[in-house]
Amino acid sequence: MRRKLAAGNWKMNGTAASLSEVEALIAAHPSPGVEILLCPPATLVGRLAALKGQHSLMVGGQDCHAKASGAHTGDVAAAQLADAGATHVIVGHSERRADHGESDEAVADKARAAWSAGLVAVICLGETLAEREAGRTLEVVGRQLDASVPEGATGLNTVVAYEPVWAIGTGLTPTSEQIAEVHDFLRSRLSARLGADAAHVRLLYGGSVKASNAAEIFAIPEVDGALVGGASLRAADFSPIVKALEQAAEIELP
Ligand SMILES: O=C[C@H](O)COP(=O)(O)O
Repeated sequence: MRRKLAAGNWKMNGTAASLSEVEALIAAHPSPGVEILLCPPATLVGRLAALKGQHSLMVGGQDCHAKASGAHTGDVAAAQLADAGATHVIVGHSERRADHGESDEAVADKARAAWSAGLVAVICLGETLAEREAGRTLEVVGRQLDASVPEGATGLNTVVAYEPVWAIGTGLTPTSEQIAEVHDFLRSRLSARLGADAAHVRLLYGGSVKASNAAEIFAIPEVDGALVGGASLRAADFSPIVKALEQAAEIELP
């Protein structure tokens, strides 16, 4: 069975003062029934890792360079994130694909770099509104999956996050049927490529997940959790999402 994962992406938000939200989250979930991952800005990775101590909460970066080290001003290497206490790194988020022109191939290189440093790569993909309205959603996410997820992906080194670009930070979400269609498609496509390993790769949904819609989204069979942006910044918003995922996990238990 795939363990459920509640992941938070703080994006370019948060300072040391925000660590009180992590303390509150830990206090609300001393022994969580699902995995919790927080991806703060790189400036806070080390401090968050130190703060969490022995708690099961995991810490991740939001991006890494494809190279292990070198003259790349402003970038961060996967090994540096690992050194700071990260276990995961998001790669291929649509904001990086748009803001930094990252191609599927560049994302795959970053995923390989993450693996080399011992990190789990959280590989993001998703269609734009224009692509959905043109009926190209499955074509687009299929291409992104094939080209962004390298050979060698397993449930231990890779998480895939389906994030429709038009749902990110907009308050809009696809219908449950639309999410199910894409997740079922991604699972089949992964199986065709990876064989048995595909069954262990977790598929997260991301895009305007909040307390009010989390339970409905987590009831979709191939949804193994969420990658949450805005609602992960405050414990009061993120904790109910974690609780909804814990309830979904309990329902799935045999
Ligand atoms: O990585 C997170 C996603 O971009 C979702 O962001 P959001 O929950 O603010 O819509």
